Amino acid sequence: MSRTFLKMNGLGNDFVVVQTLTQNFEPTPEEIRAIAKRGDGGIGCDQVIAIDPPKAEGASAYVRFWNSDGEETGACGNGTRCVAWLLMQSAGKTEVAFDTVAGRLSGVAAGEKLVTVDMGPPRLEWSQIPLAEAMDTARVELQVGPIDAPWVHTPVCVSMGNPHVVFFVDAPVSDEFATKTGSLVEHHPLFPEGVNVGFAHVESRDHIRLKVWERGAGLTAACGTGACAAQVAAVRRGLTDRKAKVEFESGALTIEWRESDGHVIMTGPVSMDFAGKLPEAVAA
Ligand SMILES: N[C@@H](CCC[C@H](N)C(=O)O)C(=O)O
Repeated sequence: MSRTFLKMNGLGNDFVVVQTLTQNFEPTPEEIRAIAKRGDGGIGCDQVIAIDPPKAEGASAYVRFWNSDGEETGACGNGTRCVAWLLMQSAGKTEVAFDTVAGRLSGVAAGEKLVTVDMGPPRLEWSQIPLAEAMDTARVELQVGPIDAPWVHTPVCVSMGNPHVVFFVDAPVSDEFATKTGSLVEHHPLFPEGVNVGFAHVESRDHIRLKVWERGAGLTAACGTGACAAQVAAVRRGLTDRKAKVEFESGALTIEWRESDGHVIMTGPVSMDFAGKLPEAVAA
């Protein structure tokens, strides 16, 4: 039996979304890689998302995320907005809650194909990132490049249900720089589970420019949890106010690290690209 998917994206960070209410989907890492491959029979995406039936009361679904390298991950911010939009559309509602391995998330409609999601509180302890050793996560002892003239240094670490390291840079970085530096840091021994690597340039107290080298997916057009992590990191360093625009070359998200409950609130667009059938090789 052939199975269906939806192709969606948030600011160009793109997803193959499989709704598993009526179809089984327990992919191996190899199958995820085949689906995510761009060209050569693959559909092509940064992440694969499965929307499963709920496991707990109060939730509309249980959601799983995989990177294009085949590994499962705990969180995906742009994907969370897409899932929230889909669930709201199918239920004819303007708010929704669903569970992930990293906890409960919720979303509300904020306009035409615009969604606000509550990404929960950031985790800031070194063991929660996780780091390999105890360290102040607001000033991590890490530098990349020559010892006497590092390219980047002393980042902030934040977990949004997935690990992020955020370097503050004097000017927006190029794709080449993000690729070279990000790929070195992604598998640094300080990060036993790998890490998503953000390069944040603070334009003003309410505006950050960001590029993210994603763990397991490489340089993507945008990273929602990366934007949340960059804003939390900037507030921790006293560089921005609680609410800021976090801008990628493909567009912007509004991120607020809410003072009242410490949750991170993200607002941004959702795009539906097309629907299709999974190739037989991965649909068996
Ligand atoms: N693109 C995502 C993040 C996807 C997961 C990440 N690469 C990881 O391994 O943690 C987003 O929008 O947050």
